[in-house]
Amino acid sequence: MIQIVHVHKQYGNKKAVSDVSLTVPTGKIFGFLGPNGAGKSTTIKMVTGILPVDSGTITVNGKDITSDTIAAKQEFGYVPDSPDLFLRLKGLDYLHFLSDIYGIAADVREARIEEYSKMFSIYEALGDQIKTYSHGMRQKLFITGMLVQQPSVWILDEPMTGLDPKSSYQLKELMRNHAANGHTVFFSSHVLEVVEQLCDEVAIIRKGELLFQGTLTEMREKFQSDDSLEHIFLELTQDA
Ligand SMILES: Nc1ncnc2c1ncn2[C@@H]1O[C@H](COP(=O)(O)OP(=O)(O)OP(=O)(O)O)[C@@H](O)[C@H]1O
Repeated sequence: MIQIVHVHKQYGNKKAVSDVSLTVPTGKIFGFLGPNGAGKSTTIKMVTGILPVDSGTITVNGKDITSDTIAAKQEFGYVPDSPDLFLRLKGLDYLHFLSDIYGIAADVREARIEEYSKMFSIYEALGDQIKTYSHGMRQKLFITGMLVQQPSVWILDEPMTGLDPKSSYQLKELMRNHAANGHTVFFSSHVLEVVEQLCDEVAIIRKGELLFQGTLTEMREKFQSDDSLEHIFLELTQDA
């Protein structure tokens, strides 16, 4: 479970996230939806401890990301929207580095690395430096890393954007299984269709403010009766 309580974030004078509170329950796939520049990545970066909150609190499985950072970080895996990190490392080195950090035993990691890198068709590229990878391959490497780590909470920022259809399908299946096994999946998207296919619950953000949190059925009902949501629905549908 992720709990975000009255969180604010500003870049200079610009408010990026304004008093956002939301709860991502265990055992669900939760979609964080909003047009470009809405504040999705900023929120996710605060949840993962990459950016400090200006005010408010965030806990992951009850561990506070600000005051109990290491314990909170043990609870989740993160796939960033721009996976342009560790570029000098070879793919395999990155996966071992991550496995070392999370204390994954040698035989377990070997088996997981093979299974998931083959599933996402990057097995053959693991001996190459990440800087030679395409955007989609980098994304698949980070997804593989999360699967090797096997954390309870998955946090993914725009995970489908660079993926080919087969990988996108595989990831969606894995997300469904993870939630069905009683874990938490939190992902952002600016594509309504992806969220509609996958999610049990959604939150919608625009201009840093949360407009809605609830089930897909509640979202559709509200779209028909709320001007601001109808407007955002149009923006999101045009993006799809
Ligand atoms: N490092 C930064 N410095 C200044 N402003 C920023 C910075 N990062 C984001 N912003 C601004 O904060 C707002 C929220 O951006 P954010 O990246 O969180 O949106 P997003 O919903 O993830 O968008 P997208 O779907 O385009 O990735 C935007 O207006 C953006 O221009």
